[in-house]
Amino acid sequence: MAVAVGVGVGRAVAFSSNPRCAPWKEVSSWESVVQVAVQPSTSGRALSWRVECAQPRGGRGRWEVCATRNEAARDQILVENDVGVFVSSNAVQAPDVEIDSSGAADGQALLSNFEGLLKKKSEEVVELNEGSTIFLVGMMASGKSTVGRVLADALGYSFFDSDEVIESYVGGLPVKEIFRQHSETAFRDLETRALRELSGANSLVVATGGGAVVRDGNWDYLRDGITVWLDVPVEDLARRVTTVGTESRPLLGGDCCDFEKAFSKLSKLMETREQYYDRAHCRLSFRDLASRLHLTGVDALTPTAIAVQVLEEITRILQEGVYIRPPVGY
Ligand SMILES: Nc1ncnc2c1ncn2[C@@H]1O[C@H](COP(=O)(O)OP(=O)(O)O)[C@@H](O)[C@H]1O
Ligand SMILES: O=C(O)C1=C[C@@H](OP(=O)(O)O)[C@@H](O)[C@H](O)C1
Repeated sequence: MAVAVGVGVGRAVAFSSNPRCAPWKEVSSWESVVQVAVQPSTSGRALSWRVECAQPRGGRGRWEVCATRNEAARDQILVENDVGVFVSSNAVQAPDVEIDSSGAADGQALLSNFEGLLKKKSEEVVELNEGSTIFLVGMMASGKSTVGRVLADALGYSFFDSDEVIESYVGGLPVKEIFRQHSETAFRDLETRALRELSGANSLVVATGGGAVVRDGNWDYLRDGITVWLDVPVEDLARRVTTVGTESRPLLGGDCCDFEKAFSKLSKLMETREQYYDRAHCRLSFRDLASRLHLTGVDALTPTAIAVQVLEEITRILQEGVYIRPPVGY
């Protein structure tokens, strides 16, 4: 299926060319639909495009091209004066597009625009947020630490990984050793202490441990800040932990590096935990996000793209009053 996104001055209109799909809604800004970089597959003037998205460029209301979903049904894209125009939605042959390589075709420039979006969004959040801490919650390997670092850096907040804080309480003993030499309960008590201490500070981004949400009492601390659930499909989590190994994740059993085993353990954990993650102020569904952006899978979402989306959600939460900052001294 091909999807095209039109351009206009002052607003962007996105629609699907597939009659079986509901038309896309009008969007107030291009940023709502665009998250990843254009990837030209060759360089030079004649380009075969593998266009999966677009980037805002330049001034207000002037937005750049546009999207096709897959290689087999690429749209023809023209680029004129840095403004992309979709031409047709059902071209089966991938056309080589004559393009001015000094213009919109420069993937690196588009990537840096994307970084620019992160900057812009984080400035908005800093302005709105008054320093409330952002707690990322979600399953192990959902990317809380990876995305948390990007977010903290963009916002100018301090980043903390609660597992590292816990380790610092016991002389740097690794999490798996705390589980082994002490117990999971001992680890959970330290986790509660870490959350209590972190919740007393401002302007932090905290990557919580995957199980932190389960203890009711921990929510007294998590609710001091804005909570965001990074909801990654279990098969992607299993793929990630199988790739990096489960050594540091005692709940998966240090010896388990097999996808099927990891998948089964993670699925069971997810079943019991989903209801707790769902208490967060917002849920960022990676599956939905990847599909909205016509990506092949959730791992095509870069940490920067995810961070931008988290910032959009936080803006919404703050503007809609979903999160109200607790009074000082509360
Ligand atoms: N957006 C992403 N795409 C692909 N891999 C990712 C992404 N985010 C994180 N990872 C990988 O997943 C693994 C777990 O990430 P991490 O940030 O440590 O998760 P968590 O803190 O939730 O346990 C790491 O190997 C990391 O490189
Ligand atoms: O899911 C869990 O219960 C755990 C997740 C881990 O953190 P990450 O989510 O950062 O991997 C760590 O706190 C500990 O191994 C327990």
